[in-house]
Amino acid sequence: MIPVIDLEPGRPDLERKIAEEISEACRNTGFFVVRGHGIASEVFDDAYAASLRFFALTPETKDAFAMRTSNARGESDYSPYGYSALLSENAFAYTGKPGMPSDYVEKFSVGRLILHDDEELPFPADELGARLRAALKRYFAACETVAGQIAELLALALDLPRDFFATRTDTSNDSLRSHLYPGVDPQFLNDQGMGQHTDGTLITLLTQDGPGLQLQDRSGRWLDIDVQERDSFIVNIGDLMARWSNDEYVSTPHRVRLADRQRQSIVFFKLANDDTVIECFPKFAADRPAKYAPIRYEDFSLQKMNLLFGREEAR
Ligand SMILES: O=C(O)CCC(=O)C(=O)O
Ligand SMILES: [Fe+2]
Repeated sequence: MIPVIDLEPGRPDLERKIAEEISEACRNTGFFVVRGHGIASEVFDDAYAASLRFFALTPETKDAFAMRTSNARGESDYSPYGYSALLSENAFAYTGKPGMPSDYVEKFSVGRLILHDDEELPFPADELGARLRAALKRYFAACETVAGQIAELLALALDLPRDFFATRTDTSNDSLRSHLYPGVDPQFLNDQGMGQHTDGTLITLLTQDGPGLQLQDRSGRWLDIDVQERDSFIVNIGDLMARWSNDEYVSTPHRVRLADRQRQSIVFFKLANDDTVIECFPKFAADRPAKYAPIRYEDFSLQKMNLLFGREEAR
């Protein structure tokens, strides 16, 4: 079981205790469940329902909104927008393992530009498209809020200024991806939905409408993450936080297994500003040497993104 943490809104007296619980989870499993986040259930309902309506369109219709990466910030801007078909991405490649099977998942992605209604983004120009855009905008904004709360609690636990992460992530190219894993006939079951990987994020916020997500514990065993409520956030630490914490916080490998029933999940990736320097937190550098040299976030992320989108050979 991964720890369940209630954010207990309106109880500032519990803040330090909650921060410690989160920090403890980051050291142990790298995964925890967040409840009491204050996000209305309609935000989840709308995003799941609108995504499902989009995924039910014909392949030709969906391909008209094929995923592209924004180039708002030039060549290194990899934030994906739009639709990715089954088998078009490969989570193994993201971690530098070529030659592995691709992911059996459909995705619809948006980034920070979703917050601006006048941006031209790949959505259908009809009522369905407008609903999807509005729903993902609200969901994105909600995730920014919750990620901000968690980051602030982590700053407390790490003896950093409260706004440490806020000031280093306020223009980050965060990404939201709505997933549909088809149900598959068990007779033909190739059960890989998404290959094993770690996330390149600060933190990741995931919700799911059914089981499928698994994490790998330190002994190498795969454990089901059995969270029933679609509006509980499953939060995990990514590689960025692991590096920042000198590997005191773990970026835990995870994957998705397919089942005979279709599954939806929505995943929010919280990143850092391009010019943020990732340098071991003083708290974790006191009694042992820093394992990693300081690095700008932009340089840190570029290599992973090149692998994911196949723009460069795995190194
Ligand atoms: O869809 C899921 O449940 C897992 C997604 C995931 O791990 C990812 O996109 O990084
Ligand atoms: Fe992941």
